[in-house]
Amino acid sequence: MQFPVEDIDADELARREALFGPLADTVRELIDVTIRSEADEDTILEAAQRIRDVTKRLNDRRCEGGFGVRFTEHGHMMTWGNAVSGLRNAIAPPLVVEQAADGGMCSDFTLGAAYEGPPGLVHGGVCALVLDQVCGMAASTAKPNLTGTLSLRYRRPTPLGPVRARARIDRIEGVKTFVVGELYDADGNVTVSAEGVFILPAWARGR
Ligand SMILES: CCCCCCCCCCCCCCCC(=O)SCCNC(=O)CCNC(=O)[C@H](O)C(C)(C)COP(=O)(O)OP(=O)(O)OC[C@H]1O[C@@H](n2cnc3c(N)ncnc32)[C@H](O)[C@@H]1OP(=O)(O)O
Repeated sequence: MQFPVEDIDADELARREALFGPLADTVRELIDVTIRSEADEDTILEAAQRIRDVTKRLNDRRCEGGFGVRFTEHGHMMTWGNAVSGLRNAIAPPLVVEQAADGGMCSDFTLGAAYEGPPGLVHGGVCALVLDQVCGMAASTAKPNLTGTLSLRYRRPTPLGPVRARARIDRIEGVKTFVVGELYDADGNVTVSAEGVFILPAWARGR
């Protein structure tokens, strides 16, 4: 795994955030309206052509592969392609994950039509995606870990709309960090609970 360092200062970082964040927000709105639009056929055909045109322009210059995990020289981590929290990833809800008072991680976010499984409910795989990220971030506060095992119990359906995710370290045993996490619906009910084992990989030990 490579972690490139970019030679940019805080002003340039802020400029890039202000440039790419709104682009991803706009595409996120586009995804939502692509699912929900009831516009007439001509409007849909014209929209598809315009989107193809602008996609072609954006494709003129791009990086190879994924965005990766990059750092600034001052140690700021840019996980901008991340599927859950990536600033530049329109598929990401995106989650802003913060440290909670109990030392764990917490995030409040909204899951709309793009995350639907059963009618009106969040897809079970999306619940797993979100919990993997938040549990992984809780596990990685001291050192970076990869998910070894993530076990989920779907206790009740998670309605689309406002959702909260929480996670905290339960215990650490050598290279293994055991984490527990939950998703909550808008009424504060636990909908999914998670137990994860996160591991500092052999290749990263001692680095
Ligand atoms: C350094 C990374 C940088 C990351 C960048 C930073 C980004 C910061 C964002 C953070 C937020 C991300 C949150 C998203 C998190 C993901 O999505 S990670 C992606 C999904 N996970 C993967 O792809 C992992 C794939 N698996 C592997 O790479 C390897 O199997 C593992 C899990 C690293 C373990 O391999 P290993 O290091 O060779 O493990 P090994 O030395 O054999 O075993 C060590 C111990 O772990 C146990 N163990 C091994 N495998 C497992 C397992 N699957 N389950 C349970 N226990 C296991 C062993 O039994 C052993 O236990 P003890 O004998 O010590 O009691």
